[in-house]
Amino acid sequence: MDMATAAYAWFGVLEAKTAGRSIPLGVAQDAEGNITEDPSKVLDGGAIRVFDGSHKGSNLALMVELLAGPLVGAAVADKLEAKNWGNLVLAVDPELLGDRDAIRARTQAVLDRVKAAPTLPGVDEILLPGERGARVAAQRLTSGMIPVEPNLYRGLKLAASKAASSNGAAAAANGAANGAARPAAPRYKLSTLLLHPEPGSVTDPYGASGPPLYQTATFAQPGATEFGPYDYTRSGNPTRTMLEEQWAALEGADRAFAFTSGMAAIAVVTRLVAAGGHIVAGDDIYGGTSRLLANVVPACGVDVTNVDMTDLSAVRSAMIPGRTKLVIVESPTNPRMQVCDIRAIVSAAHAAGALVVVDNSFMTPLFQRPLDLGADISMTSGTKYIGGHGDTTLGMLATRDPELGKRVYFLQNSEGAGLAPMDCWLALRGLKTMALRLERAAANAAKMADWLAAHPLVTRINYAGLQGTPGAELHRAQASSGGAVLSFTTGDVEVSKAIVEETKLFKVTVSFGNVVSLISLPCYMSHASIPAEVRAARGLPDDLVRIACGIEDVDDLISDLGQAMEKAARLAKPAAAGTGNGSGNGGGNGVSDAAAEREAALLARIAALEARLDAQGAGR
Ligand SMILES: N[C@@H](CCSC[C@H](N)C(=O)O)C(=O)O
Repeated sequence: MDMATAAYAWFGVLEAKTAGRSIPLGVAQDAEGNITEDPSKVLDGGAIRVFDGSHKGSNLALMVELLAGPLVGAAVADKLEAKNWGNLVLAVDPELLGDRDAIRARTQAVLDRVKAAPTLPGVDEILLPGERGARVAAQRLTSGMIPVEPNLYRGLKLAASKAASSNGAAAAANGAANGAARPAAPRYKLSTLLLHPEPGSVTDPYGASGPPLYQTATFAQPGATEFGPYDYTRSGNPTRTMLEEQWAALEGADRAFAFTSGMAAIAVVTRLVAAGGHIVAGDDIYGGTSRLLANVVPACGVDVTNVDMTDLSAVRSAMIPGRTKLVIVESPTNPRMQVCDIRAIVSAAHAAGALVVVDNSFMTPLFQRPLDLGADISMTSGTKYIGGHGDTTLGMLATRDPELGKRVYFLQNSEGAGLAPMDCWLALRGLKTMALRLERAAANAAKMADWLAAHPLVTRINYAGLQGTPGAELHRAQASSGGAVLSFTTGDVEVSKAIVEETKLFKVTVSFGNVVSLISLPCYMSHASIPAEVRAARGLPDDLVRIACGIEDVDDLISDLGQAMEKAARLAKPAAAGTGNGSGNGGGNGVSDAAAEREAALLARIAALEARLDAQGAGR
C-alpha cells in the first residue's frame, strides 16, 4: 500500500543522498513545500509527494498511515527517531468469498489484461508489482554479485572498521575470520598493497587477474526512477572507482579522486575557495600551478599571495585573517627542490582557518604522506610515478575529511574532469610497479646527486636527500627518501643548455617519473609560462638543469652525464677566457663569475662536510 501511495521510495531518497545524486523532479518537496531534486532538502523537513500529487493519493496515504501506525501500535509521531515502524498485513482467504479456482482465474484475467494493455512509445513491457524485483534478484543470483553504491560501501567499511576497533582485538579477529570487518590500518606494507589492493566496492564475478576496463559512457538503470551504482562515466565508473579506492588506501585517506591531469586536480582544489577568498602558495612551484594561480584563479575573485614557503614567518604574515582559505605547498618544490616544513605550515594554516593541499608529485605516498603530516588534501600528478611510462596524464586528490571529500566529488562530477576509464586502467597497471620504479629511480638520483655535488662545473646542487644541504634534515623528518628528481646550476645558461642537449640517455622533455631518465631546462620548458621577470624575482635561474632519474643503470647515466658535461665545459671555455659575456643565469652572471661561484660553492660544501664530520665525532 505504501509503495502505491508515494511517488518515490523513502530509501531511494536516502540512497540518492548517499550517492550524491539528485532525485527525479516532481517526486518530493523541501520543508517550504517547493518541489526539489535535492535529497538532502527532502530529508531535512521535506516530504515525498503522493503518487498523483492530488487528494486521491493523499486520502490513500492517510489510510495507510492509520492502518500501519495507530492500529498496530507503531510510532505515530517521529517515526525515524522512534525507530518503530509498523506494518499491517491483511490475509484474505478467497474461499470465504467464493470458489478458489474461479477467483484465481478472474484474478489472472485482470493481470493478463493489465500486462497486455497498450504501452506508450519507448515502453517495452508493463511490469506487475514484484516482477522487477524478482528479475533483479535472479540476475544477482546468476552473476553472484550485488552492486553496492560506492559511498554506501565506504560508509559500511567505516562502520565495520569502527566496530572492529571498538570491540577490541577479539572482534577484529572475528571480523577478519568471517570477512565482515577489517582493521582501519592496512594489513600490508604499501609496496604489497600496490599489488594486492584491499577488496573494494567493485567486484568481478570472473576473477580477472587484471582490473576490468569499463569502457562505457553510460550504464543501464533498473528503472526510470531507480538507479544502479553508476549511471554516467563523468559521475562515476567502476574502473575509476578501483583506482580511487586503491589510491585512498595508499594515502591513508577517506577518499581519493582521479582527474584528467595534475592540473585538473589542483584546479578543483582552488575551486574550493569562493570569490573573496585568498590563497597562499609557494614562490618556487610548478609553472602550470603558477600560471593557474596568476591568471585563472584571480578571475574567479580569489586573490593569491606567493611566498617563500621555507620561511615560516613569511607564510604566517601572508595569511589574511578571515580570508585565507587555502595554502598550497610543494615539498620538495619544483624545480629548486626546496624543503618546506609541512607540519608547521599545516598548523599555521589551520590556526588561520585555511585548508592545506600538498602537491606530493615528487614523493608519492610511498615516500611522503601529507595526510599523516596533517594536510587536508594530498595531490599527486599521476602522470609521473603512477603512470610511470610517460604514456598517460592524470592527477589524484586524496582527502581525509568525509565532508571535504563530498565537496571534491561534487566538483569532479559537476566540472567533468574525472579520469577516463582507459587512463584509469593504465594507472592501475602502473601502480603495480610503482614501488620498484620509484625506489630504483631514487637510488639512482641519490648516487647522481653525490657525483654532481663534487663536479667542478656545478655551482649549486638541489636534492632533498643530499645530507649537509639546506632542508635535508627537515626532509628526513617528513619523508623517507630524497626522491628521483634533482636540479643543479652551472652559472652559465649556455653550459647548462649544452649539458641538456649533449646527453644521450636522458630525454630532453618536461615531466618526471618516467622509467626513462629525463633532463630539462625548467625556465624554458616546464616553467616557461612564468614570466621571465617573475622567475628572476623568485630566484629561479635560467641555467637551472632539472634531472628526473629513470631506472637505467646508474653508472651508465653518470657516465653519459659526465661526457655531456665535459663537452659543455669545453664549449664554455672560449667565453670564459675571452669576452666573459653576461648571458649567464638570467641574473647577468658571466662565465668568469660562474667560476668564482663554483669555487665558493665547493668551499661551502667542504665546510658543510667538515661540520658534519665534526658533529659525528662529537657524538661518538
Ligand atoms: N607545456 C606544459 C608543460 C608541462 S610541464 C609538466 C610537469 N609538471 C613538469 O614539472 O615537468 C604546460 O605549459 O603546462
